[in-house]
Amino acid sequence: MNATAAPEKRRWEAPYAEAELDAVVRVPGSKSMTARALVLAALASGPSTIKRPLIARDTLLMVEGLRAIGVGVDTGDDEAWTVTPGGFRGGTSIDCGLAGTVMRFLPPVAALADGPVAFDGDPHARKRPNDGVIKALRGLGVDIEDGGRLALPFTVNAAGRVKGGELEVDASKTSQLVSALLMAAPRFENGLDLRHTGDRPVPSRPYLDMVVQMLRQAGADVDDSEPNRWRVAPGELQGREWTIEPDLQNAAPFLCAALVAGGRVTVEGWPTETTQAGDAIREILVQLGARVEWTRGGLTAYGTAEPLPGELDLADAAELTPALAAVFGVSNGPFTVRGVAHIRGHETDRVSALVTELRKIGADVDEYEDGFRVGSGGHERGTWATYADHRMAHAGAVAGLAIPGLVLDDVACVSKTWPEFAEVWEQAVRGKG
Ligand SMILES: O=C(O)C1=C[C@@H](OP(=O)(O)O)[C@@H](O)[C@H](O)C1
Ligand SMILES: C=C(OP(=O)(O)O)C(=O)O
Repeated sequence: MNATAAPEKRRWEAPYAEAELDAVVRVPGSKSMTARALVLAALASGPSTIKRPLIARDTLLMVEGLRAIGVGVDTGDDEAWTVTPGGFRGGTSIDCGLAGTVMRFLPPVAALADGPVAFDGDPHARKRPNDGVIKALRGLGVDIEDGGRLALPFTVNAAGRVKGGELEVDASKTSQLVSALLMAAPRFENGLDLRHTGDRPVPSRPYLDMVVQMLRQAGADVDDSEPNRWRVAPGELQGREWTIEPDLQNAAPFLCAALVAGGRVTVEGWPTETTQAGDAIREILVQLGARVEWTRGGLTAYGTAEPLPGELDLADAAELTPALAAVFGVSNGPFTVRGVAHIRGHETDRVSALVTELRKIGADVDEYEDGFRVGSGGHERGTWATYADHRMAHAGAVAGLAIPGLVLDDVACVSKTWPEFAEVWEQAVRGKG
């Protein structure tokens, strides 16, 4: 099987939790840290090593994209990838799959190449917002052919250099726009003085802390002392050794499982300090009535009889929405989620998809532009659609803990960030985890 191709669909019956859980789970590396480490390594002046990288469709697409423009990436050792930067080559094309990180992070890098670089992706990737990246690069003087679409497919007609300087963007649809520009900025002739001037705030803000921290670790001079403004000085990035933390977004459905099925779930190696947005799940679980404890092996969540009703603003940790929505969809409620308008532009329109699937299992749900309210949950058996979205599959798995015989129309989409998700989930639920 080609790990960067869109996966063949696979139906899957989510395991029902016959008993309380008692599972210990090891999750693979963070998608976001792996993607940033690869990009920063490619932009650096010397070689880098990436320890415990995430090996999944999104990060392998990033590897292929970098290779296409002439970066050496050795993925022979699953525990440590090595990246050997080189002069970026044009006259090539890059497949973004459905990866937001690839379609946003690589165009500013490709703008430094010596010729055109064409970008395209999965059918739904063409619908994901990418006007921000195209307009920003144009604002920096880069020629882009997009047929007027302001979305994939487009070609970056790179001329080997980007002037940089002052730039205003509207990053309210995706924080990845800011991350993308900041990473390439040290290589712009005048660096970058970037302002977000959109009416709505930048979502998913912890990812900006992550990119600033990683840029500084690579030797960049970044000033983020003013809200909505980032200044990056021109200069060399250093090659270094990156160690990737476990992916806390992918860990979250497992901790949520303890809320639905009761018992306890431990995620190994949970970092005590992190910039990962998924770390927010610890406090959310407590707000919902679960007990969360640090243990020698990691972080353990203990279930509760019924999650406590309440309202959550998930603007900064919006990828937690699907798994939490599934918890709410099989619980008494009421629960409200706000602040997640931007997830309508994720792998699918997640607000609409979640409302549709929760109604199918019999939950009483109201949809808002920026979220939804689950008045009361339901337990009707049927087919849970996943919309080629890994986190919709995670959500279906969570709901299936409480609904015997719930079938996901496709679980293969988990390959985006964790190809082995279904097997690890089955082990956790059936007691071998
Ligand atoms: O920078 C990153 O690595 C990410 C930023 C977030 O994007 P949005 O700001 O579009 O939500 C997040 O949802 C995505 O999965 C990963
Ligand atoms: C929104 C997500 O991904 P992407 O990086 O493709 O935007 C996600 O993983 O939930």
